[in-house]
Parts: sequence; C-alpha cells; structure tokens
Amino acid sequence: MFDQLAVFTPQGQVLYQYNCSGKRFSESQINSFISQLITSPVTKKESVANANTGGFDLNVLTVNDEIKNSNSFNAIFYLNKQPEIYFVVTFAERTLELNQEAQQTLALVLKLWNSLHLSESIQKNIKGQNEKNRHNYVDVLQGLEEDLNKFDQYFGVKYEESIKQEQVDSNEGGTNELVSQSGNKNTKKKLKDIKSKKQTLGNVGSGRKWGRDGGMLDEMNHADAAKLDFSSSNSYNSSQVALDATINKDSFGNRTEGGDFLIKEIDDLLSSHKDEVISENESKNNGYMNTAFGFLQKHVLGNKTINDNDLKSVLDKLKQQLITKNVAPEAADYLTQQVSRDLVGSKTANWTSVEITARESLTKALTQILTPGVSVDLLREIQSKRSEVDADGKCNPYVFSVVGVNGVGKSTNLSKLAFWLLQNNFKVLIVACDTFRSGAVEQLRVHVENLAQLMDDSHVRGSKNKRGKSGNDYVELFEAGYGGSDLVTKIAKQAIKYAHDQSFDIVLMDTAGRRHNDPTLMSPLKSFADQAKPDKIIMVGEALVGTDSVQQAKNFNNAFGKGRNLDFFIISKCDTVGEMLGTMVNMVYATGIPILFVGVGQTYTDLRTLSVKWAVNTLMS
Ligand SMILES: Nc1nc2c(ncn2[C@@H]2O[C@H](COP(=O)(O)OP(=O)(O)OP(=O)(O)O)[C@@H](O)[C@H]2O)c(=O)[nH]1
Repeated sequence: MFDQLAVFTPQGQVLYQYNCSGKRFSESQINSFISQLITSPVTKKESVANANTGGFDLNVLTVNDEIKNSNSFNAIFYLNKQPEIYFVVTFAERTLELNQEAQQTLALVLKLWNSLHLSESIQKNIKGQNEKNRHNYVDVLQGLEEDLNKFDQYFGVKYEESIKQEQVDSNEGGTNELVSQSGNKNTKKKLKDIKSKKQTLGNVGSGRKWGRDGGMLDEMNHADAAKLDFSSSNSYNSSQVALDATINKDSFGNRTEGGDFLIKEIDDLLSSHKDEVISENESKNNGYMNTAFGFLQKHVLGNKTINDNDLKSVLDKLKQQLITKNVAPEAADYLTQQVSRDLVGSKTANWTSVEITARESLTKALTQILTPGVSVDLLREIQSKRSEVDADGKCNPYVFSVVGVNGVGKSTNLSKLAFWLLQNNFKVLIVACDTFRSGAVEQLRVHVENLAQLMDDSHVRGSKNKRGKSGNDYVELFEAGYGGSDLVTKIAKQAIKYAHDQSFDIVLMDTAGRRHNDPTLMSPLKSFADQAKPDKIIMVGEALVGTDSVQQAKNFNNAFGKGRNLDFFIISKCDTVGEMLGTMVNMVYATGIPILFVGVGQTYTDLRTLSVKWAVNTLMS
C-alpha cells in the first residue's frame, strides 16, 4: 500500500492530503520534495507513461534523507503547470507492485481533480477572478471547500473499490475458488490494512479533512459505510454482521392503509444547500428574497403580460444555473423551453407570482422527466401478474434482472430491492447469474442469509431450508456455480421454472458487471434478455461525477436489441457525491428510462425514491 498522497503548491501549501499508513505526511517531507525537485536543478527524475498512468505524464523520484528528521522515500508525481500544483504519491519501497499502485492512484486522483475543475478554480482565485473575502484577500482555495470534500469522498470510495477490483482480478486469473482461498497475498494484506484502519480511523470511504499544514482536522463520519460490503467472501464465514446495523426501518418507508410498503422520498439531507430549501408557502409569505428563484425578480417586471423579450435574460440565467448543476445543455434547453412556454403570455401581479409560475413550470417539466411514483405502479404490476393463474393452477413469477458496469453496486442494490419486496409480502428468489467473478455467488449468499434472518430471526445462518437451499421460506438463493455465458442463460431459465413450481412471487437475477463500451462483454446481454425474458431490466449506475454515466446508460439501453430497452435505473452511491442530480436528469433525458430508486448508503434500507420538490430546490439553489 502506498504511504501518502499530497497535493501542494511549490510554496508548500498543502491543498489536499490522504494518508494510508496512519503516518502524517510531514512538512519536512514536503520540504525535502520541494528542495530536491524544485530547487536542485540536477535532480534526476524518470518519466513514466503506460497503461496505468491514464495518459498522464508522471515522474518517479527517490527523495533522499537530505533534511534532518526526514527519511528517504520514493515518490511518483505529476506537475500541473497552470497553476503550478504538485500531485505526489509516496511509498516506501520501489517494488513493481507499489510502483503500479502509485501510478494508478495518481491517475485516479488527476482524473477526479480534473472532473471537478479544481485547477481552473484555483487559477481563477490566483488571478483574482473569484470573489474576494471580507479582507479583500483571495485564498487559492477560496470557495472550493465543497468541491474538495467531494473530491475527498469520491477518492476514498474509488480507491477502496480499486483495491477490491485488484483482488477480484488476481482471482480471475486462477480457478473459481473463493476469494479467501486464492487471493493475492499483498492485496489481501492491503484490504486487511484498510479494514483494520476502518476500525480505528473510520474508513477509507469516509472523508478526512486536512488542515493546510497537513494535519488532520476532522473525520467525516459515514457510520454505515461497509455494512453491506460483502465483496470479500470472508464476510460470509465470519458472519459477524451486526444485523441491526444493516437496516434502519424508520427512515426506509411507510406502510399505506392498503398494506403496500412504500419507500420514502429522498429528502433534503442529501442536499448540500439544505438551508436554502424553502417551501412554496414560505416563498409566498416572505416574498422572493433568498428563494431559489430569487434571481428572476431582477429581470421581469410585475403586473404585465410577459413576452419572449422579457424572458430572454431570465431563461439564459436559468439555463446557466442548470448547467452549473451538471445538467447537460440539451436537457437544460428543454427545461427552460418548458418554463418559457408557461410564462410567455401570462400576466403577473407581482414578482412573486412570476417566481411561483416558474417554479411550478419547472416542477411540471421535471416531473415529466423524473417520473416519481414508478415504484407504486410497479407494485400494482407485480400484483396483477401474480393474480393470473395458468393452466397448472400456478402463477408466473415477476422477473427482474439487474445489469451494470463492475462495482457500481448491483448486488447491494438488488438486495435492497429484495428487502423492499419482502416488506411487501412477496416471496423472493435471488438468482446468481454472475457466473464469472469469483466470490460473486458467495457474496450473494451473504445477502440472502442476512435477508432471511431479517425476515425471521430464528433463521440459523448457513442452514438449508426445506428445499435444501440457502435461505428460508421468504427468500432463497438459486445458484449453479461458475462458467461461461451459456451457463448464465441456462441458470436464468431454470430459476424461472423453479420459481414458478415453488410459488415464488419474484425472481431477482444478479448479472456480471461489464464494461459498457466493450462489445464482447455487452453482446451476451441480448441473448440473455431474449431467453430469460425478464419483466423488468434495471441498470444500476453510479452517481458519477462527469458524463460517463450518460454514455453507460445509452450503451446498456441499446444492448438488448430492437424492441427491448432498459426499464429502470437505480442510481447508487448518491451519498458519496453532492451534485448527482444533474447526472440523473441527463441519464433520464438521454434515454427516457425512469429512475426507480436511488441508493443512499450501504444498509438494506438505504434506498429512496426521487422527490421532484427536492430536485427543483437542489437544481435552483
Ligand atoms: N456508499 C454507498 N456504497 C454503495 C452503495 N451501493 C453499493 N455500494 C458499495 O459499492 C461496492 C460495490 O457494490 P457491489 O454490490 O458489490 O457492486 P457490484 O456492481 O455487484 O459489483 P461487481 O459484481 O463486482 O460488478 C460495495 O462496497 C457496496 O457496499 C450506495 O448506495 N452507497
């Protein structure tokens, strides 16, 4: 495992720091680095550019024990030229493994840093283009705290995932043994180090805040992180899962009078601008000041019929605002056109009424895009299918399959979905159709054991039910080991027949993660859908920074051939990034596929539906 990651200026101001080994990246180390590299013109550095460096031109340097109290260390670094910023990963030994890890880490850091446009914002601060503070002084990090926090959280999550992926990759080369049996020793040690650090320091996914001098100020607590992280099959054997910690029923949802269990809407806890979220009533009572649409008052006169000209600058502003929230220009155009259609020709009594009309119109347009409430329709559809009895006097199960790229949270969110369906009194068969990744079946078995215990606390973990399968009467695992794509369709068909014969209401099929831009991996999806004929295909996508999610959504949507599309998205990890809403709007706008749920953490109850009111407030704040 590498030791430290630090991002700093040539003057030694630390902009960001991440610490793997528990040691502090001391000022003297930074000074050694600066002194050796910047002030010593003869320093020999080696340039590296390969598949791990993600197109960035990185350099390797061994920093010698020049300054008192500073040990020698190895560093891989990248110099951003404008503004000058050093991105440095240090590690103790020059081994092949550590070199590779440091290169990949640095490439990840640079990708995330760039996607948040942090260098550009720092440059603006340096040039004095951003707002000055009350002392008329511009700090290079002014106004960037939120983006740096986002960077910190995202880096933590991605780094941990990359280590897990490495473990999976190292197993894939071998047989389909359990991860615990065949794992690469070093990778396992890294995971162990990280896990033990989770106990002492929170976890890698949780963010640490660093002071300018590199000292740790605070830890951002993601108390529930890693609760459902069963990607290491060891978790099954140890069974140390504190089950109570895997659910929080109060926050999950409510039962209606009709008996349906409905998942709660995403609330403003996830909004980084909670304080600015105000109700419509408040806006009516308090006038337009400080409201999300407050900027409209500068541009449109009250008590007149609004025409196109009145609105031009308002709509430009509205579009700009949407784009700053990561909404793609086409989607922003669409939304502003909807607002314009409702406002042009309307007569306003005062500013507030303009604002309310605009808010209502944006709400209407976003309701059309985000279609909240699809989960209620889904429950009706399942109930309707289950009421149709066939010639054998049995009902066909309602079949879901879950697809997505590697590591986005397919198994985790499939299990959350199962928990919701179990709350609605459906009997659920979970099918292990990821026949490629070692440990995938075992990971799913842990979820089934947990769900079985949550439904019946007398369930003994690891015991077989009356049909000799993992699980109990409520939830069961259908598995048939590992193999090629022929096996996947075979398992899917057998599972559906088994569910029909054994009167399961629901079949939930987990599939292997695949890269959306790799045709060889994507093509089996078509025959899978043709043969298994799932009622609903759900893509789990991460609330990523940037536009890759939109491309992922388009590629998955086109993978099932003519006449078959994705049915829903579940957007996972919304708790790890602040401004994910723009990405969601873009995914739905680009494909027309609605979002069923959003994942907001790692417990079985960390699932929410979208709220249009929340969406409007978040986009306009
Ligand atoms: N914070 C957070 N983590 C999540 C969420 N959903 C999933 N995860 C975590 O993401 C990681 C990957 O989840 P998995 O469910 O194993 O992902 P997967 O897509 O099935 O992975 P592969 O089968 O390898 O493709 C795990 O550590 C999960 O706990 C979420 O909504 N929030």
